[in-house]
Amino acid sequence: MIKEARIVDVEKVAVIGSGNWGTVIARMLGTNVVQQKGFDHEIKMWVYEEMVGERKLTELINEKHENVKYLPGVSIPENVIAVPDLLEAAEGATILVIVIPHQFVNDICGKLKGKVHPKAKAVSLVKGFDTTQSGIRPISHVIKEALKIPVCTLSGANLANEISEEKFSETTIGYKNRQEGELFKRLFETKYFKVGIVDDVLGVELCGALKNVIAIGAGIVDGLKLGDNTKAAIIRIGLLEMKKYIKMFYKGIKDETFFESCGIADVITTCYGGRNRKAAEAFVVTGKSFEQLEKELLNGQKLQGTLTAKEIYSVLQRKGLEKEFPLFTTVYKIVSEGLDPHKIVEDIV
Ligand SMILES: NC(=O)C1=CN([C@@H]2O[C@H](COP(=O)(O)OP(=O)(O)OC[C@H]3O[C@@H](n4cnc5c(N)ncnc54)[C@H](O)[C@@H]3O)[C@@H](O)[C@H]2O)C=CC1
Ligand SMILES: O=C(CO)COP(=O)(O)O
Repeated sequence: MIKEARIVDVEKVAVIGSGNWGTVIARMLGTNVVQQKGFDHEIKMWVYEEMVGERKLTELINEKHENVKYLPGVSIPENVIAVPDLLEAAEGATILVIVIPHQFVNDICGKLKGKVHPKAKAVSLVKGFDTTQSGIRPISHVIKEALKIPVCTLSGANLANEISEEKFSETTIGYKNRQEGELFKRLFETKYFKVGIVDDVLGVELCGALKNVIAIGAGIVDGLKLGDNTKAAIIRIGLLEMKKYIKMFYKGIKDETFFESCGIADVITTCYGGRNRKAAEAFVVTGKSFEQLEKELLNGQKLQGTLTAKEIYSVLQRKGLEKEFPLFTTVYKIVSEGLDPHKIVEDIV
């Protein structure tokens, strides 16, 4: 059991991940570590290396100070250094900001196992679950168990592109140790990115994972052109299922967490402006598979909601709870079993 906050005099930050959100976060932190006391000014950002045309993505980022693939047109401060080697990126870091698609977390944590700084602590920005043979686990548990370090979570109504334009938004950090929550608030907060902190690591994270399933439902409704009242119904029913699921399977979740940015606000923003919504709308309109649409619409970015819908459904099915979660069940069946999209309404009323 880790009790003491692992605060050190000068915190060194590594960002593990460099997708759309990862790059926006690295950009914000690159500015903040210079303005705030107590942080090393250099940030290493781990990049899953790939070729962009003839060039390596890391080389392009370090040369142009722009992530030309995942956040084109937005500059990144020069103190953010793109690194293709995971262990090199994490070396010496006392703060690991983990921001990768959920399906890769287990693998990445396995590679970091036993290799992180003794005072390291993590903050997970990942929205999703890890799948194991016996079920699913929260991502913060995966990180904590593999790396043996304390983990906070950050989640909110945070469409990355809007934040890269410095449009105002809120977010929520879940902490177990308040000092760590406050440290992360100092690290992340800017004039346009307001951080609320709550003593609820799991509540924050799980809202972020489950809202992606609701957003798929909203996208289906958009694809069917059913209008805003129907979408509002999906949002309302989705919120209730999200709360019911989290409270049913996890202890100590606070009711207030659902009213923070990570709760209701993230459901709303993702149901209107997210990638999951967009892909689900296209799924209904075009009849193409989500795999195909991910390739066509997202240029390497990853959908989290379709996988999460499957992961949640596997739990509901195993426990015979499908009827208690009609929206989650119907979304899964439309996405994965060829159920008629119109059932999104018929099966939940
Ligand atoms: N984009 C957004 O607006 C927001 C995203 N999030 C969450 O942040 C997490 C990360 O998402 P983004 O930064 O948006 O990523 P992304 O979806 O934009 O990009 C995918 C990333 O995965 C990397 N990747 C591909 N194959 C890989 C592999 N085998 N191993 C490791 N990495 C691999 C790619 O290089 C790329 O960096 C997700 O859980 C997402 O739900 C949270 C809030 C906002
Ligand atoms: O989590 C998000 C906004 O808070 C982004 O959602 P999408 O992955 O659907 O774009």
